[in-house]
Amino acid sequence: MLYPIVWQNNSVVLIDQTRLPNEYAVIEIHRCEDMAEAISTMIVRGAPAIGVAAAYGMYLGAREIETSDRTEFLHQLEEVAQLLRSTRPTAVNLFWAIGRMMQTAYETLGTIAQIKQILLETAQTINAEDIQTCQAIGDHGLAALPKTPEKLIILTHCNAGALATAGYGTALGVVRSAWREGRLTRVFADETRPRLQGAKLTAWECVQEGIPVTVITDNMAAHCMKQGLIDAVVVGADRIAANGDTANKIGTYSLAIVAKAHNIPFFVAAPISTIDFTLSNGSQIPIEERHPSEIYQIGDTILTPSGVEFYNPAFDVTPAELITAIITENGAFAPGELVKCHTISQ
Ligand SMILES: CSC[C@@H](O)[C@@H](O)C(=O)COP(=O)(O)O
Repeated sequence: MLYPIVWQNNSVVLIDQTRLPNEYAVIEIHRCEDMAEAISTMIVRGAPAIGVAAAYGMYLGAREIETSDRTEFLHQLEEVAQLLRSTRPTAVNLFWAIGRMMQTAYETLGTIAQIKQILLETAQTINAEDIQTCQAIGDHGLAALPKTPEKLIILTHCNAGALATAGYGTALGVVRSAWREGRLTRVFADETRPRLQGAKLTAWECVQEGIPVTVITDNMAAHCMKQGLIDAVVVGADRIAANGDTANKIGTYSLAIVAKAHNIPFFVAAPISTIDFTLSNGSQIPIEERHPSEIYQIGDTILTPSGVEFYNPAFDVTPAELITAIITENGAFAPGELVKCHTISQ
């Protein structure tokens, strides 16, 4: 299996996702500042993956704190947390993982050395749990998919695969489970402008696993649905509000609208850590705006004339009513019934 984040020789080894698919390169991260940089520049990306990365970032920051005074240690650790929180605003897994690490530090009694050790173990636990969570999401998703036709064509957007998690993936976890059980014909991958995570990363992951994949540009989805080429849409999520409104990669909302227009089921696959029960609806989700060069430049080529303005929101919010079900590690839930996800295992 593909593991994009590995703890090895006292550092974090990340697959550099900015170089795929042309080059498979790994990068060693030793300091929390470098982890913050890796998250903001999207060397590591995808909601669960940046949560895991931030957890390790917390440990990397903690191990550099030199004081033996507990209050001072916690104060400096809060500064590390602030640095990591400032990297990307939308994916709540980042804040969830940092919060869990801070809570661990506050709750651990003992020497500073012992707290540091527990922080490393907690980051490793978050890493390992995410892989198991994704496998459960994949299997629950398989059960939630339409029963007919027997073999499905699934359309996905962006990359919610192993690369975007600690391994296996969320939306691509469902795809992986469906492929394993002989329920998948192929994946259609939206290229996902502006950063092309679908064309570059989802396509690469599918090729690695021998899963047949067809890349389309984002504006081809409605046409493909009208032609009867798509049986279900499965996407990931960066933050889900309590009412089921879901923030995911820009373009997800329009995909949900065209899926509804063609009566095609639209699934969101995400761990419970992506649900933000503090927000009642999606209008409260902070949407990251990224640099315009992601729109006007590909490699060294400038695409647009000078003198134009740009707007580059990285995410949009799909209203709950467009979502057939939200697939979590505890089962698939109607968006209006998310509150049951902690208690029910289906
Ligand atoms: C399992 S990843 C789910 C989402 O994080 C994914 O669909 C997505 O939108 C990723 O955005 P990115 O900007 O590439 O980090």
